Amino acid sequence: MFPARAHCLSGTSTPFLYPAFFETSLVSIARRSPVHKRIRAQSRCNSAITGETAHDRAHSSRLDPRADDYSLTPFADRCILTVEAGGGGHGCVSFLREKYIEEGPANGGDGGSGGNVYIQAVRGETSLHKLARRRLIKAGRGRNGQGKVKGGERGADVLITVPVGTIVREIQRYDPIAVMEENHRKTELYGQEDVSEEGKESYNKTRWLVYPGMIPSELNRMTFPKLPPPRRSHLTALEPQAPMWLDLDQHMETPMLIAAGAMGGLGNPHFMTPFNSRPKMATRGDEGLKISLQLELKILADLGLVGLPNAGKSTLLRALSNSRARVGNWAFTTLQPNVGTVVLDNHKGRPMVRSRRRNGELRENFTVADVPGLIEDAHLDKGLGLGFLRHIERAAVLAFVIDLSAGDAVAALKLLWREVSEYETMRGKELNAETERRVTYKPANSSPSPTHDVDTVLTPSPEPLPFLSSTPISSKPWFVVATKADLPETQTNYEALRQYLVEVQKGVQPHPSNRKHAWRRSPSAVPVSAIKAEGVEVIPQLVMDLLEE
Ligand SMILES: Nc1nc2c(ncn2[C@@H]2O[C@H](COP(=O)(O)OP(=O)(O)OP(=O)(O)O)[C@@H](O)[C@H]2O)c(=O)[nH]1
Ligand SMILES: [Mg+2]
Repeated sequence: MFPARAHCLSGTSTPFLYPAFFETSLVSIARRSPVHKRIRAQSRCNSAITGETAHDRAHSSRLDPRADDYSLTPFADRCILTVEAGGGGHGCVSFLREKYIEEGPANGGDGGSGGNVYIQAVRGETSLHKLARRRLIKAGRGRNGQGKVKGGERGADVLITVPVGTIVREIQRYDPIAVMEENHRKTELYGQEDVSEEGKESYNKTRWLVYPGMIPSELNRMTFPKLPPPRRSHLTALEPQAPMWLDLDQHMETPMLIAAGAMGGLGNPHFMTPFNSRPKMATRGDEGLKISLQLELKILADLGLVGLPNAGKSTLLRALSNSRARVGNWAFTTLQPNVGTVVLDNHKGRPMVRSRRRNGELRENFTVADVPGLIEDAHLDKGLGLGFLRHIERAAVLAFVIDLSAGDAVAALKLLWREVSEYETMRGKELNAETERRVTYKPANSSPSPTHDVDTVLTPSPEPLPFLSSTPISSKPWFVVATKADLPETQTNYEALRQYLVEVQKGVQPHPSNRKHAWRRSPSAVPVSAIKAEGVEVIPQLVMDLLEE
């Protein structure tokens, strides 16, 4: 993947990063070309900004990589999606044509039913970015019926795969069959509106399909039978109840149906009567059900790394997992969350750490989310803002990453907790407002009552629903990763931090969040040097223990 490019104008703080392979491929081209000279100048400029020297470049490693040695994985934890079940194929108007049979009977086939939309939560997926890009997911339309009583083929089904821990909420729905049922019911109650003066039912263009060679005068004279009642696929019974609210918190072996395809139209043999053996009409296929959904990841990762900018969170993620998160000696190197997976297996036939999930499954790995750094007043949307505090809220266990070489570690921990705690207060207020709103929230229902008006169209960009509520951050288990312990004079700072945590545990000191029911059972501090991968090996066991709390 290409690193982000930004032009390096004198005085700008954004580094210009050149793709490494681009540089090497240019070696074979004329080295003295003006283009090449410009590239070298830009590369020098880049190194000057990042403070990188030729020596650094020669000695870069996986944990202390060059500024341009990283991979950016696209990520989204929320998306709005419209799913559309496939429409039905049209019925066919056709007649038997054979030698010596002048006017053969009707033999048009029925239209095929539309494709279904399924959803499945699978392990291994960590982000919703692929769905966020698609916006509309549509199942295939059924094929039209054909002559010789050939039914149309079914439309293709679609399967939406989402990460385990996704919540699916319905924002809006348009159910064309509900509209038709409503109209049909009115007709049954008050009689047909479209009946002409002579008592004939008139031609409803949206429902009927007529013989292609028919001239308008013939169409005017034609008598249409009573429209058949709207039909729903038998699969509709498997759809979740509307409005949909699915909590997909387990790996699913089989997909779940969320929108069944519409029924195909009826071929002309259905309209044969003793008086009309050659009906020249068939019905059109039904429109598919449309639903606007909001997908949101409830739990982003098992462990969330919280820290000030440049504390060493991304380096720690690299040391713990195979991640290639971007590392740089400047604030806000990380601009979007990176989720890494820590494999709890040393490939020697025995897991390094034994732990079971709540459902009894043996844990083979756990996920770590490295989010952009927090700064003072982050809860007021300063720095990279609230979006990342939201990610912290979604982790099961928190690791506060504190740079031992950057001044008082206890003060840094208190600052981080203050931001997190302010955010928690703000979320509490937001959730109260949401509860009030939910009482008045009335999404369109798939089975409307006679007095209930059915929405006939979906808004192109519906209002997103409020974020999901989650466990209060201060009640989550946490620990501190005291990093950069390899640097000189960090010993005393670590000792003070350790002492402080012992006092917090004993209740001598208040919890850094100043909240009453905050978690304080066993907050510990792990000294590590992420850059040398020293001390990090104890973290998986610690996380496993805290996950079981
Ligand atoms: N000496 C030493 N340096 C480290 C250690 N961990 C990280 N660093 C350096 O600290 C700098 C910042 O590291 P990052 O991992 O990018 O920090 P970050 O917390 O992800 O920064 P942001 O993404 O900007 O919030 C880099 O130059 C790292 O090489 C460590 O254990 N020891
Ligand atoms: Mg980072």
